[in-house]
Amino acid sequence: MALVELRGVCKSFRKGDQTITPLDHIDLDIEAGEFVSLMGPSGTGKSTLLNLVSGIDHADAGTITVDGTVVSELSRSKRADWRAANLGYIFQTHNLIPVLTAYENVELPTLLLKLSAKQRRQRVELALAAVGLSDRAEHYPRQLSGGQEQRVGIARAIVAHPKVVVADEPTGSLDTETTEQVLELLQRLNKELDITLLMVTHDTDAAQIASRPLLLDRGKFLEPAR
Ligand SMILES: Nc1ncnc2c1ncn2[C@@H]1O[C@H](COP(=O)(O)OP(=O)(O)OP(=O)(O)O)[C@@H](O)[C@H]1O
Repeated sequence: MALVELRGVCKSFRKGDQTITPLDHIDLDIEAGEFVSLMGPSGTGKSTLLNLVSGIDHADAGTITVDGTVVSELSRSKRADWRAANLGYIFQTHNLIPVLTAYENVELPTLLLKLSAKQRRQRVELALAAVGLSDRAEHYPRQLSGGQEQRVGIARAIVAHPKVVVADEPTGSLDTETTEQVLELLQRLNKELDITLLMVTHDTDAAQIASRPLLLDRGKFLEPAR
Protein backbone atom coordinates (compact mmCIF):
# COMPACT_ATOMS: atom_id res chain seq x y z
CA MET A 1 0.00 0.00 0.00
CA ALA A 2 1.24 3.49 -0.85
CA LEU A 3 2.05 5.87 2.03
CA VAL A 4 -0.70 8.23 0.82
CA GLU A 5 -3.61 6.65 -1.00
CA LEU A 6 -6.69 8.41 -2.36
CA ARG A 7 -9.54 6.39 -3.84
CA GLY A 8 -12.65 7.86 -5.43
CA VAL A 9 -12.27 11.12 -3.49
CA CYS A 10 -14.98 13.72 -4.10
CA LYS A 11 -15.32 17.23 -2.72
CA SER A 12 -17.95 19.81 -3.58
CA PHE A 13 -18.65 23.29 -2.27
CA ARG A 14 -21.86 25.29 -2.42
CA LYS A 15 -21.52 28.85 -3.68
CA GLY A 16 -24.91 30.56 -3.52
CA ASP A 17 -27.24 28.31 -5.50
CA GLN A 18 -24.32 26.73 -7.42
CA THR A 19 -22.41 23.57 -6.55
CA ILE A 20 -18.71 23.46 -7.47
CA THR A 21 -17.05 20.04 -7.59
CA PRO A 22 -13.28 20.56 -7.86
CA LEU A 23 -12.51 16.94 -7.01
CA ASP A 24 -14.68 14.31 -8.61
CA HIS A 25 -13.60 10.70 -7.99
CA ILE A 26 -9.88 11.34 -7.63
CA ASP A 27 -7.35 8.50 -7.25
CA LEU A 28 -3.73 9.09 -6.24
CA ASP A 29 -0.88 7.01 -4.79
CA ILE A 30 2.21 8.58 -3.24
CA GLU A 31 4.93 6.17 -2.21
CA ALA A 32 7.11 6.65 0.88
CA GLY A 33 10.09 8.86 0.04
CA GLU A 34 8.55 10.54 -3.00
CA PHE A 35 8.61 14.30 -3.55
CA VAL A 36 5.49 15.02 -5.58
CA SER A 37 4.79 18.47 -6.99
CA LEU A 38 1.34 19.42 -8.12
CA MET A 39 0.61 22.11 -10.68
CA GLY A 40 -2.60 22.97 -12.46
CA PRO A 41 -4.89 25.80 -13.45
CA SER A 42 -6.34 28.00 -10.74
CA GLY A 43 -9.43 26.56 -9.10
CA THR A 44 -8.78 22.92 -10.07
CA GLY A 45 -8.74 21.87 -6.43
CA LYS A 46 -5.05 21.65 -5.54
CA SER A 47 -5.42 23.36 -2.15
CA THR A 48 -8.61 21.42 -1.54
CA LEU A 49 -6.64 18.21 -2.09
CA LEU A 50 -3.97 19.24 0.46
CA ASN A 51 -6.68 20.10 2.97
CA LEU A 52 -8.21 16.64 2.54
CA VAL A 53 -4.89 14.76 2.78
CA SER A 54 -4.01 16.72 5.92
CA GLY A 55 -7.42 16.16 7.47
CA ILE A 56 -8.15 19.89 7.72
CA ASP A 57 -11.22 19.31 5.57
CA HIS A 58 -13.43 16.28 5.10
CA ALA A 59 -14.13 14.51 1.78
CA ASP A 60 -17.75 14.04 0.67
CA ALA A 61 -16.94 10.55 -0.65
CA GLY A 62 -14.02 8.20 -1.15
CA THR A 63 -11.19 7.12 1.13
CA ILE A 64 -7.94 8.84 2.09
CA THR A 65 -5.35 6.68 3.80
CA VAL A 66 -2.08 8.04 5.14
CA ASP A 67 0.46 5.59 6.55
CA GLY A 68 -2.26 3.03 7.23
CA THR A 69 -4.68 5.46 8.94
CA VAL A 70 -7.96 6.00 7.11
CA VAL A 71 -8.02 9.76 7.67
CA SER A 72 -11.34 10.13 5.86
CA GLU A 73 -13.07 8.04 8.56
CA LEU A 74 -11.78 10.00 11.55
CA SER A 75 -14.00 12.45 13.41
CA ARG A 76 -13.02 16.12 13.32
CA SER A 77 -11.31 16.00 16.74
CA LYS A 78 -9.51 12.72 15.95
CA ARG A 79 -8.30 14.25 12.69
CA ALA A 80 -6.82 17.20 14.60
CA ASP A 81 -4.97 14.83 16.98
CA TRP A 82 -3.79 12.67 14.08
CA ARG A 83 -2.57 15.72 12.14
CA ALA A 84 -0.59 17.08 15.08
CA ALA A 85 1.38 13.84 15.34
CA ASN A 86 1.63 12.71 11.72
CA LEU A 87 1.45 15.51 9.22
CA GLY A 88 3.31 18.77 8.58
CA TYR A 89 1.76 21.71 6.71
CA ILE A 90 3.82 24.46 5.07
CA PHE A 91 1.83 27.52 4.06
CA GLN A 92 2.54 30.10 1.36
CA THR A 93 2.75 32.83 3.94
CA HIS A 94 4.46 31.20 6.88
CA ASN A 95 1.69 32.22 9.38
CA LEU A 96 4.17 32.70 12.22
CA ILE A 97 2.82 34.25 15.41
CA PRO A 98 4.47 37.68 15.65
CA VAL A 99 4.67 37.83 19.47
CA LEU A 100 6.44 34.46 19.72
CA THR A 101 10.14 33.85 18.99
CA ALA A 102 11.27 31.45 16.27
CA TYR A 103 11.81 28.83 18.99
CA GLU A 104 8.33 29.34 20.46
CA ASN A 105 6.69 29.24 17.01
CA VAL A 106 8.34 25.91 16.25
CA GLU A 107 7.51 24.60 19.72
CA LEU A 108 3.79 25.35 19.35
CA PRO A 109 2.69 22.13 17.56
CA THR A 110 4.65 20.00 20.05
CA LEU A 111 2.38 21.24 22.86
CA LEU A 112 -0.32 18.98 21.36
CA LEU A 113 1.95 15.93 21.68
CA LYS A 114 2.63 13.87 24.77
CA LEU A 115 6.29 14.77 25.27
CA SER A 116 8.42 15.59 28.28
CA ALA A 117 9.91 19.10 28.49
CA LYS A 118 13.29 17.64 27.54
CA GLN A 119 11.94 15.74 24.54
CA ARG A 120 10.10 18.89 23.41
CA ARG A 121 13.25 20.98 23.64
CA GLN A 122 15.24 18.37 21.69
CA ARG A 123 12.62 18.27 18.92
CA VAL A 124 12.56 22.05 18.57
CA GLU A 125 16.36 22.31 18.56
CA LEU A 126 16.62 19.53 15.93
CA ALA A 127 14.01 21.16 13.70
CA LEU A 128 15.70 24.58 13.91
CA ALA A 129 19.07 22.95 13.17
CA ALA A 130 17.60 21.10 10.16
CA VAL A 131 16.59 24.41 8.59
CA GLY A 132 19.88 26.10 9.56
CA LEU A 133 18.40 28.55 12.04
CA SER A 134 19.75 27.47 15.44
CA ASP A 135 21.33 30.88 15.85
CA ARG A 136 18.01 32.66 15.26
CA ALA A 137 15.99 30.77 17.89
CA GLU A 138 15.39 33.83 20.06
CA HIS A 139 14.52 36.17 17.19
CA TYR A 140 10.98 37.34 16.57
CA PRO A 141 9.49 37.00 13.07
CA ARG A 142 9.93 40.75 12.40
CA GLN A 143 13.67 40.33 13.00
CA LEU A 144 13.95 37.64 10.29
CA SER A 145 14.14 37.87 6.50
CA GLY A 146 11.31 36.45 4.38
CA GLY A 147 13.34 33.33 3.61
CA GLN A 148 14.24 32.82 7.27
CA GLU A 149 10.58 33.20 8.25
CA GLN A 150 9.64 30.53 5.72
CA ARG A 151 12.37 28.27 7.10
CA VAL A 152 10.90 28.70 10.60
CA GLY A 153 7.55 27.70 9.05
CA ILE A 154 9.26 24.59 7.64
CA ALA A 155 10.85 23.79 11.02
CA ARG A 156 7.38 24.04 12.58
CA ALA A 157 6.04 21.64 9.93
CA ILE A 158 8.71 18.98 10.64
CA VAL A 159 9.03 19.33 14.43
CA ALA A 160 6.65 16.46 15.15
CA HIS A 161 8.70 14.16 12.87
CA PRO A 162 5.85 13.63 10.40
CA LYS A 163 6.25 11.10 7.60
CA VAL A 164 4.29 13.35 5.25
CA VAL A 165 4.56 17.09 4.74
CA VAL A 166 2.24 19.02 2.45
CA ALA A 167 3.20 22.45 1.17
CA ASP A 168 0.84 24.95 -0.46
CA GLU A 169 2.87 27.25 -2.71
CA PRO A 170 5.73 27.44 -0.20
CA THR A 171 7.77 29.76 -2.45
CA GLY A 172 4.81 31.78 -3.71
CA SER A 173 5.79 34.94 -1.86
CA LEU A 174 9.60 34.66 -2.07
CA ASP A 175 12.15 36.20 -4.46
CA THR A 176 14.15 34.03 -6.87
CA GLU A 177 17.22 33.53 -4.68
CA THR A 178 15.21 32.73 -1.54
CA THR A 179 12.97 30.43 -3.57
CA GLU A 180 16.05 28.42 -4.60
CA GLN A 181 17.21 28.14 -0.97
CA VAL A 182 13.79 26.98 0.24
CA LEU A 183 13.50 24.43 -2.59
CA GLU A 184 16.99 23.09 -1.83
CA LEU A 185 15.95 22.77 1.82
CA LEU A 186 12.79 20.84 0.88
CA GLN A 187 14.86 18.53 -1.33
CA ARG A 188 17.29 17.94 1.53
CA LEU A 189 14.49 17.16 4.00
CA ASN A 190 13.06 14.72 1.47
CA LYS A 191 16.37 12.94 0.89
CA GLU A 192 18.07 13.16 4.29
CA LEU A 193 15.13 12.99 6.71
CA ASP A 194 13.08 10.74 4.43
CA ILE A 195 10.08 13.06 4.55
CA THR A 196 7.51 12.38 1.84
CA LEU A 197 6.45 15.68 0.30
CA LEU A 198 3.40 16.85 -1.61
CA MET A 199 3.91 20.41 -2.84
CA VAL A 200 1.45 22.58 -4.74
CA THR A 201 3.16 25.20 -6.87
CA HIS A 202 2.52 27.55 -9.78
CA ASP A 203 6.25 27.75 -10.52
CA THR A 204 7.37 25.40 -13.31
CA ASP A 205 11.00 25.41 -12.11
CA ALA A 206 9.94 24.59 -8.55
CA ALA A 207 7.74 21.75 -9.84
CA GLN A 208 10.69 20.21 -11.69
CA ILE A 209 12.81 19.68 -8.58
CA ALA A 210 10.28 17.12 -7.38
CA SER A 211 10.91 13.43 -8.01
CA ARG A 212 7.41 13.23 -9.57
CA PRO A 213 5.82 16.36 -11.01
CA LEU A 214 2.08 16.03 -11.55
CA LEU A 215 -0.50 18.20 -13.24
CA LEU A 216 -4.06 18.29 -11.95
CA ASP A 217 -6.37 19.24 -14.76
CA ARG A 218 -10.13 18.81 -14.80
CA GLY A 219 -10.01 16.21 -12.09
CA LYS A 220 -7.27 14.05 -13.63
CA PHE A 221 -3.60 13.71 -12.69
CA LEU A 222 -1.25 13.93 -15.66
CA GLU A 223 2.50 13.45 -15.71
CA PRO A 224 3.85 16.42 -17.71
CA ALA A 225 6.82 15.93 -20.03
CA ARG A 226 10.10 16.88 -18.32
N1 LIG B 1 -14.37 26.61 1.64
C1 LIG B 1 -14.79 26.80 0.38
N2 LIG B 1 -16.05 27.23 0.15
C2 LIG B 1 -16.52 27.40 -1.11
N3 LIG B 1 -15.78 27.16 -2.23
C3 LIG B 1 -14.52 26.75 -2.05
C4 LIG B 1 -13.95 26.54 -0.74
N4 LIG B 1 -12.69 26.11 -0.89
C5 LIG B 1 -12.44 26.06 -2.22
N5 LIG B 1 -13.56 26.44 -2.92
C6 LIG B 1 -13.70 26.48 -4.39
O1 LIG B 1 -13.24 25.23 -4.90
C7 LIG B 1 -12.47 25.42 -6.09
C8 LIG B 1 -11.08 24.84 -5.89
O2 LIG B 1 -10.35 25.68 -4.98
P1 LIG B 1 -8.83 25.42 -4.61
O3 LIG B 1 -8.41 26.53 -3.72
O4 LIG B 1 -8.67 24.03 -4.13
O5 LIG B 1 -8.14 25.55 -6.04
P2 LIG B 1 -6.60 25.65 -6.41
O6 LIG B 1 -6.39 24.70 -7.55
O7 LIG B 1 -5.77 25.46 -5.21
O8 LIG B 1 -6.53 27.14 -6.94
P3 LIG B 1 -5.29 28.18 -6.93
O9 LIG B 1 -4.28 27.62 -7.88
O10 LIG B 1 -5.91 29.46 -7.45
O11 LIG B 1 -4.82 28.30 -5.51
C9 LIG B 1 -12.50 26.92 -6.39
O12 LIG B 1 -13.54 27.18 -7.29
C10 LIG B 1 -12.79 27.52 -5.02
O13 LIG B 1 -13.45 28.76 -5.17
